Amino acid sequence: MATRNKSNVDEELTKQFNWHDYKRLAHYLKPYMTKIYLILIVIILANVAGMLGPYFTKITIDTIIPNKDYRQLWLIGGLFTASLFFIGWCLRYRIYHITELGQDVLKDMRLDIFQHLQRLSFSYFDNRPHGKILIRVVNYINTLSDLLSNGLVNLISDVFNVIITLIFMFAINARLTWYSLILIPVLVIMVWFIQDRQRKAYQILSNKQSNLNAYIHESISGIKVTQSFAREKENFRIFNEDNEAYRTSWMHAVKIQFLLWPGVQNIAVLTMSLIYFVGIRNIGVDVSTGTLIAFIGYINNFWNPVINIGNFYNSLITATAYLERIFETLDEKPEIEDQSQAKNLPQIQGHVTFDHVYFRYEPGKNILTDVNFHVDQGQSVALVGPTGAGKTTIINLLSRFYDVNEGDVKIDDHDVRDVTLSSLRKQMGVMLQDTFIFSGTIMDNIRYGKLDATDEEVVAAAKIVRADDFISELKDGYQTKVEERGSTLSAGQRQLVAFARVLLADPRILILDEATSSIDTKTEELLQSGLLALLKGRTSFIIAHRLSTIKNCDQIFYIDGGQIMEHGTHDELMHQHGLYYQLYQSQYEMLKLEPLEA
Ligand SMILES: Nc1ncnc2c1ncn2[C@@H]1O[C@H](COP(=O)(O)OP(=O)(O)OP(=O)(O)O)[C@@H](O)[C@H]1O
Repeated sequence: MATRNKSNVDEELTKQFNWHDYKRLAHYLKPYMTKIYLILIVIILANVAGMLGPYFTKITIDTIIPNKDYRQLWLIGGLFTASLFFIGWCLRYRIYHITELGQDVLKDMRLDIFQHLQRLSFSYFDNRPHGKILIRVVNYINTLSDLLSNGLVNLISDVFNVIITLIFMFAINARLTWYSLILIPVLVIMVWFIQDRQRKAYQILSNKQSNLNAYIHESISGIKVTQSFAREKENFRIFNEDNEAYRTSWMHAVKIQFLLWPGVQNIAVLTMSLIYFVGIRNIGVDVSTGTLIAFIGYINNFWNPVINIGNFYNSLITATAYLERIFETLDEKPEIEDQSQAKNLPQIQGHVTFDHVYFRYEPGKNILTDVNFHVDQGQSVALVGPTGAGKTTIINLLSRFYDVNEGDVKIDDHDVRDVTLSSLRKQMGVMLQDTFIFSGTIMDNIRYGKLDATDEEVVAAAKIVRADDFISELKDGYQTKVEERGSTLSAGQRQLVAFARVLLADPRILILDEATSSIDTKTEELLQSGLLALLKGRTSFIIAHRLSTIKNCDQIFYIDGGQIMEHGTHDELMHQHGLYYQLYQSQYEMLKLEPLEA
């Protein structure tokens, strides 16, 4: 199980610097190789055209002007102008297509990470704040944008630029060229010195960024609780701390990052001075005036891309901190996966068996201990018992959201671990405690579990569970837009929509966790008849704290401490005068009603 994390706790930095991450990043470029080759050709052509300028200057100074050859001068001027237009076109082509390439790669990465997240098990999401997951899909991937678009454009272009410039330089004067390269080792040592410090600084920065994001996410999700407890000041204080930590780590990271740029600049200036010095001393020996002027042009052509390559390397190191997190998420193995031999679960009838089931979320702490039961096809079962008893855990095992530690969970004699997850879950209708409404229309929300359902089928399902009454009264009826989490609907209305959603999917096994808790007595009465229609012919598991809603179930399990303490029908359990009886009595005492004799 993954390490638990909180918004104010830094994530662990487990990975060593790893070139393999770059290989994986390069792998994302593979589908776009044709585009890359075309861009490369354009870059080479532009670089060659760019080299012509200083060369034209050299010819003009050394030959054309002394010979007063004006025809040649016009020709050179024309060629120079044409080369500038050509370079302009190449630049536009390069920028557009490399930006597109970068965005294509980011889109692919986002798709991969989103698809992977959807496969990860509950335990992954149990163990980390959602804000920390969110930041990986959005922000961290975005940080690569510059690297993959501008960075990559410039890198490819700059490497060619350096090579082509060196060829021209060696062709003109080999001695001056060697002098131009004399300080390169200093540059390499400097990069070496900075890289690890910079990577660590950015890892810390990414952690602080992640903490901040998690806290913002948590604060927005819990804003109603915050305001109702008037806790804004305290939340502001916590946020301020995270914010300050983020700022400090940012400043530390850029301080290291900015060491490189001035360093490279200084080396470039020193080299330039050296060339002037050596060049001027050797004028007339093996250096002509034209050669020296052309050389100074080439030196700029040489150092500008070298500075850019240095900056690219700098961004690469920065991106490493983010890249590691992205690949870490992609490498996270879903704890619950289809086994290699998993078969599709055939159309089920709905028999359910728990055979000596033990389960724990964390090592050493059993949540379920030796749970055994059998439920026949079409039976309704209620799970009742004190809070934290293990009721939700039982139904989570049934849908294989977690795997049992010992024992078996079987549906129609198929062990849930031997069948594919999608074929299993498609035949189950689960309504969890937290009724989730997605942003969209009410129609979309009901259709969520059966995308090909017609409008008529949606309305029919809503009618059965009595959701149609309130939906029809809304201004836009089924087309009424609802926000994420259904904040514009009442809790009862949200549950009715979720009921319709489950009914429409027509599952063989139905799981309703606290499903009726938010519905008022009047709605509850309406719902009971709808619920009966919903349960008809399906095996159903209902977790309810209000016992009035489950009195008619075929079996009632009283769960406590992760074990089934009592089971039977309502009447049988009332006659036992045991735990269920006491719970039932206490509910009526609470309502100040006379206890009903079973
Ligand atoms: N994801 C989790 N990680 C660790 N422990 C968990 C997790 N979910 C639940 N638990 C623990 O497992 C125990 C059983 O929880 P469960 O949700 O099954 O209880 P329940 O009977 O459904 O309670 P309630 O009626 O309050 O919903 C509790 O002690 C709970 O703290």
